[in-house]
Formats: sequence, structure tokens, C-alpha cells
Amino acid sequence: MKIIPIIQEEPSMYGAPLSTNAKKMMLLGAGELGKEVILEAQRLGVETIAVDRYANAPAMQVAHRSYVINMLDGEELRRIIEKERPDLIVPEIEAIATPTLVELESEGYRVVPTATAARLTMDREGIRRLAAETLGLPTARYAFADSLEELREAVATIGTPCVIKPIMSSSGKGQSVCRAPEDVEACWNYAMEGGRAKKTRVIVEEFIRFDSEITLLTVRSVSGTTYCAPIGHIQKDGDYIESWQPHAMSDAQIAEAQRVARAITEALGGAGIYGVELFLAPDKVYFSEVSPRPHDTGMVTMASQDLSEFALHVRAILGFPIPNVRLLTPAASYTLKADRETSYFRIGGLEQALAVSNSQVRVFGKPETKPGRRMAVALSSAETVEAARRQAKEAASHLRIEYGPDKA
Ligand SMILES: Nc1ncnc2c1ncn2[C@@H]1O[C@H](COP(=O)(O)OP(=O)(O)OP(=O)(O)O)[C@@H](O)[C@H]1O
Ligand SMILES: NCC(=O)N[C@@H]1O[C@H](COP(=O)([O-])[O-])[C@@H](O)[C@H]1O
Ligand SMILES: [Mg+2]
Repeated sequence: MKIIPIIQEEPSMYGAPLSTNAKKMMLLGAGELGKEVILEAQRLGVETIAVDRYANAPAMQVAHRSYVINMLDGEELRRIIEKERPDLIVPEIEAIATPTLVELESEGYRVVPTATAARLTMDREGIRRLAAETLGLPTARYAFADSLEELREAVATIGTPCVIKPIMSSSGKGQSVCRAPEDVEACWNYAMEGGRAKKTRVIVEEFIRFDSEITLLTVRSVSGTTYCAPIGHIQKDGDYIESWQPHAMSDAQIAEAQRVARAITEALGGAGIYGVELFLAPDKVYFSEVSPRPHDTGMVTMASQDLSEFALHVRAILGFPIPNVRLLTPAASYTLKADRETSYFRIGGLEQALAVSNSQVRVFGKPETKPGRRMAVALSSAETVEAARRQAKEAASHLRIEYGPDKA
């Protein structure tokens, strides 16, 4: 019997999930952000595959299928991609063998937003040099170092206080503020322990005394470039604790923030959502970094916008239009973090948290706690940002992690 393939003339024509004509999306990284991306993809009838370094990751729990591999190993990555042949490869974290993604893209695979964007944002050096040196965007002064000796020199050049970060890390892992030359060795050791990949290189950045910091979610789709209302946030030890939307900014600051966001997202190309991180100082908007994917601080959009950052990402990468994004209400998010390592734990306090007006909770379902690991988030909406922040903080304060005995 001759099988007549269904010709996919229109990008929007696809069959049911798990059928031969399904649209297949593979997420590389399966944390709390990927979980929401997968749920949104499934709402549009897409078949989903989640990949991460450990079993039972949040997005694996909602995907059609999953794989546990070392995503920094190019051969392992290629093996599962060639086995699954996904229509879309969607990086969800930075630490992926991006040279393999570049090769796969040249062989015809579609990497979101582009393999080059994944490669440039895989470590802090690629994106910082693109932003500051190629595009001339305003950033903190910076230098790189590969050893403790080089770090001493770099700190002397940049001056103290400065921020030291492994070039490959996220959520503040291995990041510290160096306040005086005698702190350099402790900062180096901390960076070596905290980096995600086995790379010893670090970036030293001038410490910016900003008034506030924001994420400007920027969407590139067939409808053009759209900016969400700015999201303000507070970070502790390099990781986000609280975010809110909209963040109050002057017209001049908004115009400058959008100029920077347009420049960096145009340079990275492709379609999808980008989280452009900016520091707002009285007379300047600094570019900090960009995620070519949904952003943790953007979880607030699940309570504030008609289309969350996850829905926007999925729409954009599938090639569907995004004529507008509506901010429905001020809203805020507040995180719940663990303080020790165990897989014997329970999360409680939902009865009280959900009794707070206009509040919701997302429990990510991570199988293990670790010190500083984000386990859940509270989301609240209100008439004002201030009230939303109070409610989200209150809801999160009711959530608690009860730890059992450590593993025998
Ligand atoms: N040069 C700087 N000056 C002042 N504060 C900084 C500087 N660099 C980073 N920070 C603070 O540390 C936070 C985390 O830094 P950064 O975004 O570079 O780390 P990250 O590990 O990539 O975090 P994430 O993955 O959550 O975005 C920033 O949001 C900011 O609050
Ligand atoms: N700032 C980036 C960020 O928030 N990324 C999100 O955290 C997960 C890793 O969490 P884990 O370290 O707890 O496994 C990632 O998979 C992503 O969802
Ligand atoms: Mg950041």
C-alpha cells in the first residue's frame, strides 16, 4: 500500500499528539518554567518530550515522554534528537551542548529561537561581548579570569565592590560580591563550587548601584516585536525572591529599555519570548543579560496577563500571530525555597496560602530539595502592585517545607 504523506503546506496544520503527523516539541531542560511551556503546548495539541539531567523533573511529569541525559554531552544530545526527530527543539536552561545544536540546525532541525541564540547565551561571555562590544549597549564594566591569579588582576582593574560569577551558571549559583581584595580567594572558591558546568572561567562585573531592576519580556512573532509591561523584581544571593508587574518607570526609561531589548533580541533573531534583564539607575538603563526563553521572574504573568509568558512563547515559536498582549491586573509572585538537601519532605500550608484573596500557588513537584532550591511560587493579583506584593508575600509565608529524616 502506498502511504500518501500529508503535505504540511501551512505551518499550522498538524495531526493529533502521538500520531505520525503530530507536531513534536522537545524541551531541553524540564524545570518549573518548562512545565508551563509544555502545558501551553499541549493546549494547542502539540506532542511534547521533556529532557533533563534527573528523573521526574517538573516538566517530565506533564510531558508525553521524557529522557534523562547529560545535556552537556553532544553525542547523547544528538542521539535522542535523531531518535525523536522533533519539529522544535526548545532549550529551557543554558547548560546544553550548544555546538551540537548549531550543527543540528545546519542539518535542518529547528532550534528555538535560534541555535546561535542558545550558543551565545549559554555562557555569560558570548552574550556580554555581543551586547557591549558588537551592539554597544550600556553594561557594567567587566573582565574575565581563568585562574585565581587572573582574578586578582581583574578585580584590581574593575575595582571593588564587584560581582564575580561563573561564566556558566544561573539562578545566582556560584555568584558573590567581592567587597575588598582580600575576599578574592573566597569568591573564586565559591564560583568554582557553584558553576553548572566544569568550566573555571569567571566574569568580574562592576557593582551597579541601581534603584531597581526589571525584566522586559519581549516577544518576537509573525506579528512583529511586542513588549510586555515591565516586571520589577528583588533578588537575593543572585536568585529571584519576588516579582511584580507592572513596574513603575518613566517614559524615557521605558523607551530606553525597549531600545535595548529590541537591539539584543534582533541580534539573537528567531521567534519566541526573551527575558531582557535591565538595571535602572537614575540616569541610565544597563543591560545585564537575556534569556532566549521564558524568565523565572515572568511567572507573575500567569496571574497578570491574558497570555502568560509561557503561552506567548509557544504561540510565537509555532508561528502563530500575537496581535496584542493584555495586562489584566497588577500582580506579584513570591517564591518558596528549600534550605537543605533531601528527598524526604512534604510541602504544607496550602490551606492558609490559598485563603489569601486572589492568590494561587504553583508547586513545581521537584523530587528533591537543596539549599536555595526554588520549590513553589505564590501568585497574587490586586488593584495595585503594592497590594499584590503584600498578598503574594503573605501567601508564600504560609507555605512551608517539612523535612523528614535524611536519606539512610
Ligand atoms: N554587576 C552587577 N551589579 C549589581 N548587581 C548585580 C550585578 N550583576 C548581578 N547583580 C545582581 O544579581 C542578580 C543575578 O545576576 P545574574 O542575572 O547575572 O545571575 P544569574 O545567575 O544569571 O541569574 P538568573 O539565572 O536568575 O537570571 C541580578 O539580578 C542583580 O540583582
Ligand atoms: N533562573 C533560571 C531558572 O529559574 N530556571 C528554571 O529553573 C530550573 C532549574 O531549577 P533547579 O536548579 O532547581 O533544578 C530550570 O529548569 C528552569 O525551569
Ligand atoms: Mg539573571
